[in-house]
Amino acid sequence: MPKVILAINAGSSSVKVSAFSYTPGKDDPKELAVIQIAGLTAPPATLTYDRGDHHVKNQELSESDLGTNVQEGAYEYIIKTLSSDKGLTELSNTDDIDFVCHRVVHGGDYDKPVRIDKDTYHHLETLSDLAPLHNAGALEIVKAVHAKSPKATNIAFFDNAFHQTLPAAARTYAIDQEIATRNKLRKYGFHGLSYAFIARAVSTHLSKPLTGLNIIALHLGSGASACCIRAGKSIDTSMGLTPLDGLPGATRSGSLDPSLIFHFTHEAGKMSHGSTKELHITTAEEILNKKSGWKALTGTTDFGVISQKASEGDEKCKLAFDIFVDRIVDFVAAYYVKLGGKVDALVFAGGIGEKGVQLREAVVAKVECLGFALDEGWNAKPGEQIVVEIGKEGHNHKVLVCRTDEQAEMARECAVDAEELRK
Ligand SMILES: Nc1ncnc2c1ncn2[C@@H]1O[C@H](COP(=O)(O)OP(=O)(O)O)[C@@H](O)[C@H]1O
Ligand SMILES: CC(=O)OP(=O)(O)O
Ligand SMILES: [Mg+2]
Repeated sequence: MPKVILAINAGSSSVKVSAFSYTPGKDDPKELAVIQIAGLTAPPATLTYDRGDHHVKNQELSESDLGTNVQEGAYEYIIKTLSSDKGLTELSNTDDIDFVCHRVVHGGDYDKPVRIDKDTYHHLETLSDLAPLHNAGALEIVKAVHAKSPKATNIAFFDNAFHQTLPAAARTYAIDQEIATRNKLRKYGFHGLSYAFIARAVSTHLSKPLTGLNIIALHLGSGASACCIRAGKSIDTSMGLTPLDGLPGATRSGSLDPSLIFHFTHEAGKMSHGSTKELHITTAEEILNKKSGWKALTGTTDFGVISQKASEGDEKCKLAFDIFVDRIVDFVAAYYVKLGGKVDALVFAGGIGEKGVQLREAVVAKVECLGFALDEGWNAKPGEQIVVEIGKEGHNHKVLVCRTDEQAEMARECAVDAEELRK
């Protein structure tokens, strides 16, 4: 009998849920439906739903549809839509759900997925402050699932697990090592479910074993990061102790001189008004995570709008666009050197990586000296497949777009280890 896996991805600006059917011991889970509510930081939020030949695209939702805790509200709205869809009989009784996979951004020292019981739940709660835009929302969703589908087994999949292979030099900060060890202050890195999916998909596309695959992967969404993958494993990534480090994002500053915040405000160390019982954040963290990035520079968090306005000459948007290109290129160059120039492909993924035609064009133009070049036609209209070539033929290194799928990655890992995870 096929069983149902629900995979939930609570991002900083979206909640994405995919439903799969799987037969234990058989092939990869089969996708039944994908639903997402996007634009949580740029209202109105929109609903997109695909199930077979039934499609809803960017249907606007009102604020009252989602309530005050938007990630949990989005999940409730999604589950209501799925369970009332007459064409999705597999989900008409939520008791039929076997596994629910949850993307949990910060998993601390966890290096593989775990079943969520009381102890793991409380441990994950203690990590919420290290992923202020993510963990608390994901845990609210775990609670909601537990209340609605008490028979389902909840599994947490961690965004930092893929980066457990970071060498010490990349992982370690140059600070007092006693304190670093005691307080677990190191680079964790995130977007790992996406990078695991990308590495596997590109290895299949290039017919090259994962163990021989060297790529520079860019996951560019509301949160953005770069990853240097050697022989299929992460050897460096741009996010750090928290998802704030590295590239700027929708509301995040990305890397800056750590002293800056003390010149920005005298309140840096005080608890922010945005702190709650579940989430303790300082004013500094509030400013750098929630009040910076594209929002601070341009007033919008939508990089599609920023790219369009930049091309029409809007100065603020042009500056935001140029900053992003500048920071991305820094990582591509650094990772190119870390791979000793032996690079199979530069891969664009995430909402901006997959849809941002101008952004890809601007980034690749700046790294042309390293042997990357775009085919303008393919870049403007990449095909529908999971991995698409957009590089110019005859150049040293490939340029690819990968339609990454964190939910599919969780469902696949879940099906492979189902019996182990159920214990
Ligand atoms: N046409 C487009 N060009 C560039 N960026 C786009 C376009 N359409 C959507 N985006 C961006 O994709 C981002 C969402 O990416 P996604 O990876 O889905 O986010 P999340 O971090 O919530 O998972 C949004 O910030 C939006 O600005
Ligand atoms: C880790 C992270 O920033 O995730 P997202 O881009 O989904 O917000
Ligand atoms: Mg995301």
